Amino acid sequence: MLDQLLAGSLEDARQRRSRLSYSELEKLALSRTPALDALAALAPEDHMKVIAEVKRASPSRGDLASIAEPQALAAQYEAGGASVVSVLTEERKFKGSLADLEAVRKAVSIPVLRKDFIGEEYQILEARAAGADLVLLIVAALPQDRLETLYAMIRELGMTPLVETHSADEVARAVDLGAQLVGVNARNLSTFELDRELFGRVADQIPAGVIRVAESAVLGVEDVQRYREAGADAVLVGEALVTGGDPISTLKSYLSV
Ligand SMILES: O=P(O)(O)OC[C@@H](O)[C@@H](O)c1c[nH]c2ccccc12
Repeated sequence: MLDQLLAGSLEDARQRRSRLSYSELEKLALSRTPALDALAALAPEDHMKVIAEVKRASPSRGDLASIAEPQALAAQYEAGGASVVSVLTEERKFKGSLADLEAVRKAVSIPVLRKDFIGEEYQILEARAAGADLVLLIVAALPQDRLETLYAMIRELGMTPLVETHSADEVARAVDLGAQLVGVNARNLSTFELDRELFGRVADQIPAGVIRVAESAVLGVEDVQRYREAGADAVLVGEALVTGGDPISTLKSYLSV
């Protein structure tokens, strides 16, 4: 399934590239105001930090929320104390878009993450051109040499890679890249199964000084507590925030952990 998601995102990017060339996009990307410092925003503190996600749907959960105005939701996330806003830009299964990211960028002053299935340089330029400050890189999706190339490009554009892992082996590969921001996704992107204990099992493999993000499987404050006890500096939360009805108070409760 991960392979299909990546193939779909690459095909959609190829379509866009037939309308806007690599060099034209590069000019746009380089003309943006510099990316915000996401590592500073996520620097560990004495409470949990939250990456709050704009998420309409997912292949495992189906439709979650229609989110007609992603910018309004993102403004609530900022008001609730989120450190970063994550915007799903995958169109086919997550019903997101780069337009969502651009709208969110205009509405908030905290860093914004492009969450998609990234496999090519063109997609990284797109992220920067749309105003992204961080880009997700999924270790399981790519061979190490491609990860190295894309990781370096994200850094060169002044952005921060969030390197996503699903096992101790993948954490080792993320560390080899020099990742300063490592995510552990409880949801396996091939089987879609949740493994709530995964973060706790692999957190020790992430070196001191690297920011540890627990991704997925937060449905309530007790899940945030569990991740905190296991050593998470931040949690990435989608479903609970888009379906809960009151994202500001939900966020405040998570930030008290
Ligand atoms: O909605 P949840 O269970 O709170 O999960 C958020 C986030 O972790 C999830 O959307 C995610 C993590 N990694 C991804 C990679 C691609 C797409 C989506 C994701």
